[in-house]
Amino acid sequence: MTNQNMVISDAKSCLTMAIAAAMSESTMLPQKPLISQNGYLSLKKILKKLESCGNGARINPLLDSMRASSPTRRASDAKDQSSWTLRLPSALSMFEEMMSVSKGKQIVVFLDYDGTLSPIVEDPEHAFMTNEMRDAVKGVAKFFPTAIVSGRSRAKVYSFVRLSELYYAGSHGMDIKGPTEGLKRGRENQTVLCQPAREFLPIINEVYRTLIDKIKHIPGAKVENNKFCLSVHYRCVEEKNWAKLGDEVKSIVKGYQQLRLTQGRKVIEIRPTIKWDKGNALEFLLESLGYAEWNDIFPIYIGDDRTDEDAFKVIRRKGQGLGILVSESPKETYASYSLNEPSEVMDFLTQLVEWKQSQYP
Ligand SMILES: O=P(O)(O)OC[C@H]1O[C@H](O[C@H]2O[C@H](CO)[C@@H](O)[C@H](O)[C@H]2O)[C@H](O)[C@@H](O)[C@@H]1O
Repeated sequence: MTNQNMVISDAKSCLTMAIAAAMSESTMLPQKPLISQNGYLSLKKILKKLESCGNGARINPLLDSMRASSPTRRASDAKDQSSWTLRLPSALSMFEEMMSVSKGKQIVVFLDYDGTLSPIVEDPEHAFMTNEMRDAVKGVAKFFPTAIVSGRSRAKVYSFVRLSELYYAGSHGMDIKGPTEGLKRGRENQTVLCQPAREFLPIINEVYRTLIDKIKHIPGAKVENNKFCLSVHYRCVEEKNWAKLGDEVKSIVKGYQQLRLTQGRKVIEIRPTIKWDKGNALEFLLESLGYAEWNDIFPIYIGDDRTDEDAFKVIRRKGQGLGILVSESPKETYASYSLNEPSEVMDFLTQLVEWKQSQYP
């Protein structure tokens, strides 16, 4: 379930839904019958008609995906909730069982930022983490190598977290830097470990400028420059304008073969086409730390978003470590455990430190 696969499956389900809608809703039905001479429906004709038969049945996978991108509800009833926690047990209630598997292995902690360490808020500039959360992360980093892996630019996520003892992987892992703690002033740049999308910088900046201009007429729309990728936010855009925003983004990106679109929580992300994601960042960091042998390590990755699935997938494939999804509502995921919200992430991190301390009283 890579992002690309997700887009493809979104497109497929959108197509199925659109065809069903067009065949059942008389108001959306095209005027001319679509039965060919041999009596079969021509798919090509259906698609052509659907594209022009009004918003309700238009095929627009990006819009469909935008609508699906941020479930806002909790599991609706107790039955939903219990089947969700059966599928993905709470990392808090299963703590002891989970950690017993890590015996003898080096734990390495990976933390997403938005929606994991800080709650989701309307203004991306105000997504602050609490001091209590900062203390919890600091506590974890005393015992285990710890990395923040974010879609934000590395500089921006650092300005929120402000802990120099951590590794930071910004721009969805395309900008990785080691700890700067204890380094002499001016030497910080020596710790840059990996920037596989450097050559895309001019294009990203060009698209950023174009986007700012093209979407300024859409109230609430915002572009964030994440250095090696861009985020187009629509959390504050009225739903009736989502299609317009999506179309603007698509039409700009269409002119750049080197760029692709992915999706997060009420955000469209524009990224270089290189195969590098949070999963690659996780593997890269483990190797840089000298842990190429997966049997000896136990990575714990906590994240809430679609882009975190790339890292969950690596952990699942390797059969080592834990993927923990932060979500209150059921989602398709490669993670094995769940936490409801950032406050539970903080509890988990605190528990991790207490558990470590209890190992060597
Ligand atoms: O990988 P992450 O650290 O989770 O970054 C993913 C995106 O996070 C931010 O956007 C999200 O959080 C905002 C603040 O709570 C919220 O307003 C927005 O709707 C969310 O999508 C960040 O601003 C983006 O640039 C990141 O791509």
